[in-house]
Amino acid sequence: MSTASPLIIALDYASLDAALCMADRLDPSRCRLKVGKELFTRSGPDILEALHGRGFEVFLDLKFHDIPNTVAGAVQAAAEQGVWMVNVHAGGGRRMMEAARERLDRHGLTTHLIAVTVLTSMEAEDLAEVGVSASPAEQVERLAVLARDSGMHGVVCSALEASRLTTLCGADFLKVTPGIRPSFAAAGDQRRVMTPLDARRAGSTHQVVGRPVTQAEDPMAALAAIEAELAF
Ligand SMILES: O=C(O)c1cc(=O)[nH]c(=O)n1[C@@H]1O[C@H](COP(=O)(O)O)[C@@H](O)[C@H]1O
Repeated sequence: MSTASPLIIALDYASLDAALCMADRLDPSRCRLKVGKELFTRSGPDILEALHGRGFEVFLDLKFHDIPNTVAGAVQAAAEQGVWMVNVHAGGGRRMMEAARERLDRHGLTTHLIAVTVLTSMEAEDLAEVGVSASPAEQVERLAVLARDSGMHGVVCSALEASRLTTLCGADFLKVTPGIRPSFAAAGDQRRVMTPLDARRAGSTHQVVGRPVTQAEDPMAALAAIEAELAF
């Protein structure tokens, strides 16, 4: 089932059963789901099959980062399992991203391929520690332009950077933004955060929300509260 909703709920769970328990409380006409490293490492492709069987479109968030041939193969494997979106790290560079896109095109696979820029948990000091003297905003811009030029359909970035990226890379370039914190939620370990409404106004095309929904007593009520915030 395809949905017009910009919301992608992060299923960050340690078991297939726990993830499906949450999926069964959500509605595939009102959100997509994201499967990340912890869940996929534990459950393998079974989780994708189970979520597809329930009608959800899935973003497989494994943030591939390796030599070009290896990443191209991994992206092909993800796409052949029918995922709606898959990601790589833009820091893997132009040749890695081009190889991944070329592999999808060669096999007629239409999965959205996006690149992670600077993680939303990182601030300037974190970048400095790994030898990047640019500010998070400058580094995101640099990696987003590289991602666009390397054939990516979009990037993962903070909503704080979305408006600048719309100017630089165009409105059609996907801006998938984690670090979304509705008015009722705590920031937790996220650093570069925004509310759903501000994120949409800034040009975010898709919003990744995890704990504010999955740890809510009533996840559908939390989802509805976010939809209500977005409606203003
Ligand atoms: O690629 C991602 O999805 C991602 C990139 C990023 O920069 N920051 C980030 O938080 N994420 C993911 O987005 C989700 C955010 O979850 P919450 O912080 O619980 O809303 C997690 O699954 C993260 O792995």
